[in-house]
Amino acid sequence: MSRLRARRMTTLVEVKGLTVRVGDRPVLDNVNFAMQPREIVTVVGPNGSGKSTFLRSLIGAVKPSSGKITRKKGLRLGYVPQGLRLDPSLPMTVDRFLSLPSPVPAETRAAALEEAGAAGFANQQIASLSGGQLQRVLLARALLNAPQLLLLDEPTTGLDQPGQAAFYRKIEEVRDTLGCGVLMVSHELHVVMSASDRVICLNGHVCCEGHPEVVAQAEEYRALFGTGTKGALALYRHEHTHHHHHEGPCDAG
Ligand SMILES: Nc1ncnc2c1ncn2[C@@H]1O[C@H](COP(=O)(O)OP(=O)(O)OP(=O)(O)O)[C@@H](O)[C@H]1O
Repeated sequence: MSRLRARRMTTLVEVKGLTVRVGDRPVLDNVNFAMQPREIVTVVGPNGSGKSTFLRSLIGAVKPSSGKITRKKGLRLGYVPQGLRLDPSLPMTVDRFLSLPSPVPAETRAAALEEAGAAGFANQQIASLSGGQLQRVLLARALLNAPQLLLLDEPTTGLDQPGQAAFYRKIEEVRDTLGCGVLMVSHELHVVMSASDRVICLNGHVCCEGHPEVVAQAEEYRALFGTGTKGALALYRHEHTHHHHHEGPCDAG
């Protein structure tokens, strides 16, 4: 078997020429992408640049207007949506939450909580959890079916920097243990960079992508350290000086 063929068979998901229109407006325009097992890929981009739409396309919740998404046969997906809000007045333990909408065996729930670093929260009320604890529980929920591809949409929103760093370390651990691919959206590039194998900058189309170490050579990347969100914005800017109406190929990067 050729090496090329072997690689194709292991690819988790392949996206070719993905275009998603809302009305007449292309939210995603001719996006090409592929993910291999065990890769950690981070998607960055300004607000409204199509990051959530991209993840939702991959799980099949958004239909492509054109282009093709090919998932590995039988691919198991885990998905943590952006800003999931749970009714705080609803009494529900973490353990119960993991069994909705369909029952999940107790050992599977316990293993997922353990994996996500949330083993101690099983009997706590969902409403009583801190932001960081809730994110761990949402991660546990996404791990229930032992996913081969884990998709996380801004999983550390609202966490402080140590909380974010701890969460990303946990994600790396999960990747190492489960051997899954991880695709996440983040604004916290300075924290995520070290955990990512590849960074993709999206603004309707793919502006640039590459190994974080390569990106790290850029002056713009060095500006990220210790500069918080301003640094992340600096990275966007170095590639976003070109015109953005999503038409034609992007020649930056
Ligand atoms: N179902 C929809 N109906 C109308 N507009 C939509 C829909 N889904 C996405 N959009 C629009 O598509 C654009 C991209 O949205 P998306 O949520 O994918 O961006 P994003 O990069 O994830 O943004 P953010 O960083 O703010 O989370 C936005 O302008 C949004 O309003």
